[in-house]
Order: sequence, then C-alpha cells, then structure tokens
Amino acid sequence: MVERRKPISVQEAVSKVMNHVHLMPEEIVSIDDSDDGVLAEDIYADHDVPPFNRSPYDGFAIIAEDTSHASRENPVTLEVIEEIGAGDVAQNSVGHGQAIRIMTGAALPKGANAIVMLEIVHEKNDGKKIEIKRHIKKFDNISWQGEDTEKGALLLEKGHHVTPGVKAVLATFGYAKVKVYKQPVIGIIATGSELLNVSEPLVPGKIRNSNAHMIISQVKQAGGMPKYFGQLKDDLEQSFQGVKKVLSEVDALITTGGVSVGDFDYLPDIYQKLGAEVLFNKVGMRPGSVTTVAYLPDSGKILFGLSGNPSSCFVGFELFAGPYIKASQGLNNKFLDNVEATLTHDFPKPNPFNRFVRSRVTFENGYWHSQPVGLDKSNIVTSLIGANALMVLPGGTRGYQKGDKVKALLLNGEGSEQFCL
Ligand SMILES: Nc1nc2c(c(=O)[nH]1)N[C@H]1C(S)=C(S)[C@@H](COP(=O)(O)OP(=O)(O)OC[C@H]3O[C@@H](n4cnc5c(N)ncnc54)[C@H](O)[C@@H]3O)O[C@H]1N2
Ligand code: MOO
Ligand SMILES: [Mg+2]
Repeated sequence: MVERRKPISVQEAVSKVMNHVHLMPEEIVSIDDSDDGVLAEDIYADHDVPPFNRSPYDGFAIIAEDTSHASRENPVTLEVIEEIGAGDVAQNSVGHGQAIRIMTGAALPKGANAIVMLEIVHEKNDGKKIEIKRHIKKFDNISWQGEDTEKGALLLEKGHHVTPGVKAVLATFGYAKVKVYKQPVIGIIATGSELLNVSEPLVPGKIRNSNAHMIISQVKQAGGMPKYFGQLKDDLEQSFQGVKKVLSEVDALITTGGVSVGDFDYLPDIYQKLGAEVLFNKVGMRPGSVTTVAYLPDSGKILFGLSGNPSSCFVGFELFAGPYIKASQGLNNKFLDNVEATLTHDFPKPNPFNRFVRSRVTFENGYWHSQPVGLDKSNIVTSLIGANALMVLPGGTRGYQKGDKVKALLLNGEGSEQFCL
C-alpha cells in the first residue's frame, strides 16, 4: 500500500525548519575575507566622521567677513600665506586679509570660516595674492566634523550582511579584522540511476543531472559553502552508506530526488535507517509538494530532501534550505522579500495548493508587475532561466486574470526578517 502523506502548510513547514537552525560559531577574519559574510558583532562609530572640519573643494580657506564688501567693481585682495594638501595640517592660522591655499580633504585651518573654490578667485603675483569679486558667506563649503556620523552611533547590527558599502564603513573605523559567522558547509548529493554527469553524452532513458549544479549556485548565493559529493544510484544500501559517510563532513546535507512514494525513492528509508526525525514530507504547495526535511537529534544536523523535479527542487531550496543556511550564518534578513504586484497575463489554472509560479517581476512607474515565465510544471527546467521571483497564488483559489493583485517573493532582493505569504 502506498503511504498516504498528510500535507502541512508552507508557513508551518518554514517554522519547523527555523526551529532547528544550528547557529554557526563566530570567527575573526581579515576585512577582505569578510565579503558576503554576516557580522557577528555590532559596529559603533568610535570617532566622528569626518574626524575634523575639512575642505570639500580645492580652493582657499578665508575669513568670510573679509569679503563682505567685495564686488566685481571692488574686489578684495587677500595674501596667500601657506599651501596645504589633504593629510597636512596648516602651520599658520588665517588672519584678516589672509588666505591659505587648501586642497580637498585637508583640515580647515584655524581662523578660517569658509572655503572659496579655485575657479572663483583670480590669482595674482605668482599666486602670492588672490582677488575675490563676490561676498562669500560664513561657513560656506565646509565639510563639518561628524556630519557623516557622530561618535557613539550604532551603525550596523550583528546579523547584517557584509556588502561593499559595509566594508567601507568597517575600514573607516579601523576593522582590519572583523568578527563574522562561519559559513556552513552544505553537502550536496544527487540521487537517481537515470542521471548522467554534465559532460556525458545522452543515452536512451537517461538525463543529465541539472539539479546538483543549480543547488551549488543556490547554496553559494545563500552564503553557504557547497560541497558536492556526486551522484548516487537508486540502491538503498549504497545510498544509505553514501549519505551516512558524508554527514561527518558537513553542517547540513541537501539531496535531490528519491523523496516521493516511488519504488526507488529511497530517502524515506534512509532517514529511518539514520534514526533521523522527519519534520515533514508533504507540504501544501506546488511545485515542491514532496519536499522533505529531516533532523538528526544526535548531531543537530538537518537533511533537506529536495524533489528530483528541477522546478520543485528550485522552489524547495528557496523556501526552506536558503532561509536555513542564512539563519545558520546569523543573517537577520533570511527570508525572501515579499512585494505586491500586478499580474501582466492571465493565469487560468486553479490552485488547490499554494502555487509558487516562476515569474519575472519588473518595477515600473512605482508599481511591481509580475509575468509568469515558461511552463508551470514541476519537471520544467527552462522556466528557471528568466525567473527572478516566485509569484504566490494561494491555495483554494481559482485562476487569476491579468490586472489582479498578487504577492511575489523576490529571488534577488535584500531579504526580509519575517516570512510572510
Ligand atoms: N504516485 C505519486 N507519484 C508522484 C508523486 C506523488 O505524490 N504520488 N509526487 C510527484 C511529485 S509532486 C514530484 S515533484 C515527484 C518527486 O519525485 P522525487 O523527488 O521522488 O524525485 P525522483 O523520483 O528521483 O525524480 C523525479 C524527476 O526528476 C528527475 N530528476 C531527478 N534528479 C534529477 C537531477 N539531479 N537533475 C535533473 N532531473 C532530475 C527524474 O529523472 C524524474 O523525472 O514525484 C511525483 N510522483
Ligand atoms: O513536488 Mo511536485 O512539484 O508538487 O510536482
Ligand atoms: Mg520519485
């Protein structure tokens, strides 16, 4: 008798996975090894930025009041007493009738209260004097100490992703080394006697293994370190030994294929032989309804049994494995962003379960638009080319029409702290 599985909701399945997240330990890495990592410490400003008042232009530091009567007919002449570049500090202070030639980024000399740009002055006497033909306002063109950020400000919270901009901030505050979470090592195994390696020619009955390569990329995008262990044939004992052997080398394991109720779908038996607790093996969603997640109580390691069908495998990863990997690396924004979009085409299929339609969303004139891409079947691979979102059509709904409002989960967004459908 075939096993009858009871589906649980997507939300419930997500919470079960999240309840089993194993947070990775922290490590200290050099700033340039922190790219795409996740901060394991809050970052505070330990000094003002900029740390001193400075010139935002190449020009002259002056006392603004000296120009109060300056005009085209009646220019004021100032004596240039020194020149400083960025990194220098003026030896002199600016007195009335004086100016210091100053370059962008140099500290504002004492006495000066405005900067006048090079283009505005007329230089005389080999640059020893300058003429100004207009009134310069007090505090014109000064980049003030602390205008970027003030000492003591909380700039980044633990759990923030390290981006190029974050690295600029880390460097500003002297973080030659940064505390981040270790990347989880995610094992990947493809199962199925029909699978050929990507380099092998097609032979009758066989197909090339596309899922493993897709998952390697998805793991990288989620911040994990993929470790690919190759393909296993549909043989229970060999597959069991194969899975068992790699478990000690990974923080979590993803398999593809063999999770449904077929005669050669051995993952359920493998979980049993391993003593794993199955968190769920049927989810009320399409594609990916057979996505299975199991947990090893002894080691705390989680096993993602993604479906063999390429689109089901993709969706199962994005909804469950991706957020798990991000959460285990301490990332706050672990879930896919959710936006409201207008459907650009009819989608007449009814939705007995929540449907996650591979779609392309665009942002035009202030609104999101969502267009389904390719054939909406689990075994389709080419629909994954153009998909940048999963459009969510709730279970129990009839078809949708062009112009209807739908939700879409962004595949390349910044992520969200909450999972919401
Ligand atoms: N009687 C039932 N049959 C099926 C059910 C069901 O509920 N009752 N569920 C269907 C659904 S839904 C899906 S999805 C698939 C899931 O199958 P499995 O996860 O067990 O995966 P396999 O049987 O191993 O393979 C399914 C399909 O995918 C191809 N495949 C497998 N691995 C790869 C790979 N690495 N790269 C590319 N393609 C792969 C495989 O050749 C099969 O065509 O089960 C339905 N059946
Ligand atoms: O996992 Mo299946 O995708 O529901 O077609
Ligand atoms: Mg199967």
